[in-house]
Amino acid sequence: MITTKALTKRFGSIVAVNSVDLDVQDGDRYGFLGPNGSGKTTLVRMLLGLVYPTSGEISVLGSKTPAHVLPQIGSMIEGPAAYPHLSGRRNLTLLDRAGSGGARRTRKARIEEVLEQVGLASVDARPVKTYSLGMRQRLGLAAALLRQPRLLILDEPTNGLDPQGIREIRELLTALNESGTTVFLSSHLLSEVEQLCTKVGVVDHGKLVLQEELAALRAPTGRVVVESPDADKIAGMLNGQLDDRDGPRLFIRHADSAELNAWLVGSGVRVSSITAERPSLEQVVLAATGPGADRVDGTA
Ligand SMILES: Nc1ncnc2c1ncn2[C@@H]1O[C@H](COP(=O)(O)OP(=O)(O)OP(=O)(O)O)[C@@H](O)[C@H]1O
Repeated sequence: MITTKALTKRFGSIVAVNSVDLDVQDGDRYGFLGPNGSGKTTLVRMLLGLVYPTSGEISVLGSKTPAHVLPQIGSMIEGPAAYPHLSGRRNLTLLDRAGSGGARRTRKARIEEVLEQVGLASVDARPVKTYSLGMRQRLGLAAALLRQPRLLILDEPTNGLDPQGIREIRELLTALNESGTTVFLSSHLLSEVEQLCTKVGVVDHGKLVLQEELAALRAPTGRVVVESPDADKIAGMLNGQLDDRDGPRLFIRHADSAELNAWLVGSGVRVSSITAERPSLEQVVLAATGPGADRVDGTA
């Protein structure tokens, strides 16, 4: 779907994107994660043919020239553009007219459908200049969906939305993805990427420092976390398997939490909770980027 090879963009002495090899496969929900200023917008602009690379290669939907496949891509980049004095519907009508491939006969129905999808169905005729930032984001997303694209490229799509709005967009993007649309989005929010994406690329100072399926990144560590009022007793029962302890929480080396649970309960100790330990995306990102990566925002 999207591959880049050694993709680089310099602005004078600044290397905004530094030799990035992106690999986005058909059906992915790919989260491109990095702190502000790490080069996300510049990369998205290059994918859409809005900025020329300094060096390196891009292939989007099988084409080396993004402009050739733009009709199959829905996109939204920072601060979606709209005519401020016109209504959202009017803006979408103009956009639809400007593009190729949209049948006039079905235009009205398609516009109502995308407004519905993004939660703007009941919006009245007021001009876009009176919209909140969240409404503008939704309108930008509606515009991206107009041509039922195979690929969505979105730069910080939940910027300005409240938690409810973020959840709605997450559900919408998941539903679109499940019906066949590949989604590539940039974000500085770990929680957003963790909850939405199937694959993660982490960018730091223009460099891609990590690219992996989320399930693989969050694979079990091989430890089971047991919380018990009988932690002392359990610690005494274990034969060298206790890896760490934090009060009533025990970190036990064991491959199967269900089996361990059965053994503990069978041995007459009480278990308040038991889970296979998995690293959080935050831990994985911090390990990949080292100190200073706290600039990636861990909160929603
Ligand atoms: N047109 C430009 N001219 C000069 N420098 C630029 C230009 N565009 C971006 N940069 C610089 O390139 C670097 C990457 O910027 P970019 O906007 O791509 O990052 P970002 O990760 O999208 O950040 P944000 O989330 O804040 O938009 C920054 O240092 C920025 O100042």
